[in-house]
Amino acid sequence: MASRAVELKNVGFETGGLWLLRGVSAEVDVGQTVAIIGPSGAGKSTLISLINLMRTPTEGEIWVLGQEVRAWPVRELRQRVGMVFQSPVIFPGSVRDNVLFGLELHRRPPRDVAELLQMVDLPAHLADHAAEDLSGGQKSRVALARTLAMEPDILLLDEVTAALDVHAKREVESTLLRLKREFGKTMLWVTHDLDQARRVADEVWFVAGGRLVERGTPDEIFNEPRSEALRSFLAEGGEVRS
Ligand SMILES: Nc1ncnc2c1ncn2[C@@H]1O[C@H](COP(=O)(O)OP(=O)(O)OP(=O)(O)O)[C@@H](O)[C@H]1O
Repeated sequence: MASRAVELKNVGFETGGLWLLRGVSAEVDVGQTVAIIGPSGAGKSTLISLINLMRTPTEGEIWVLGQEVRAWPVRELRQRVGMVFQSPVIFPGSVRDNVLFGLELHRRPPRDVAELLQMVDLPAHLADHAAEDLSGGQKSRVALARTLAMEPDILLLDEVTAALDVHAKREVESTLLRLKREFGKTMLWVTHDLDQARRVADEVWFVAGGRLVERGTPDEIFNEPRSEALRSFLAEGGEVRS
């Protein structure tokens, strides 16, 4: 397998005459966790949505597992690159139905639900419960299990713990870190929670105004910010707008 999971080469995205991202170049190694931080409206979600072609880059190239995104058959790309959102998408039906939904959609054989639930630290007996009755943290895990059922190499995580209380947040976080440790998943993890970014990331990207302004280890980003933009973002506790 390529040692680079993702490589962005001068990537830009324009819509309605507006450049939401411009000149983004960076790479993510296989098994690495990158936390993406930055003001609201900076372009963080836009950036990760380009990696599985939810949006198509206007300029530049994005290489995923050794192949440019537009050269991948989209279905296959989305199997290799899973995405999980802040509000878990839960369908009416059992936890089992919800976990197996992606496999059915892709006409792939069902997998052992108990095993998938175990991967996200949920007890097997929940398989027959109505998914809509679960707690927020449990729903997040069900959505994650649905994504993991596709055996993605790369996970795009968009504010996955933002809607959770402190306890559930830490639990989902530790589940994700275990997936990284045990299965070597590569993660691009958008978060507004700077402490979380410190805890989970091998590398942190600071995005502001549609640019990748700085990248570095958590220590470099949080203790030795180089740009004025990052310094003021950190001084405001990560709450400023782009
Ligand atoms: N289809 C679109 N057309 C025009 N503007 C858009 C479109 N999609 C997003 N935007 C704008 O692009 C900017 C970047 O959005 P994006 O969601 O990527 O930011 P973000 O950094 O993830 O923000 P947040 O942290 O608030 O989720 C925002 O100002 C948003 O309003």
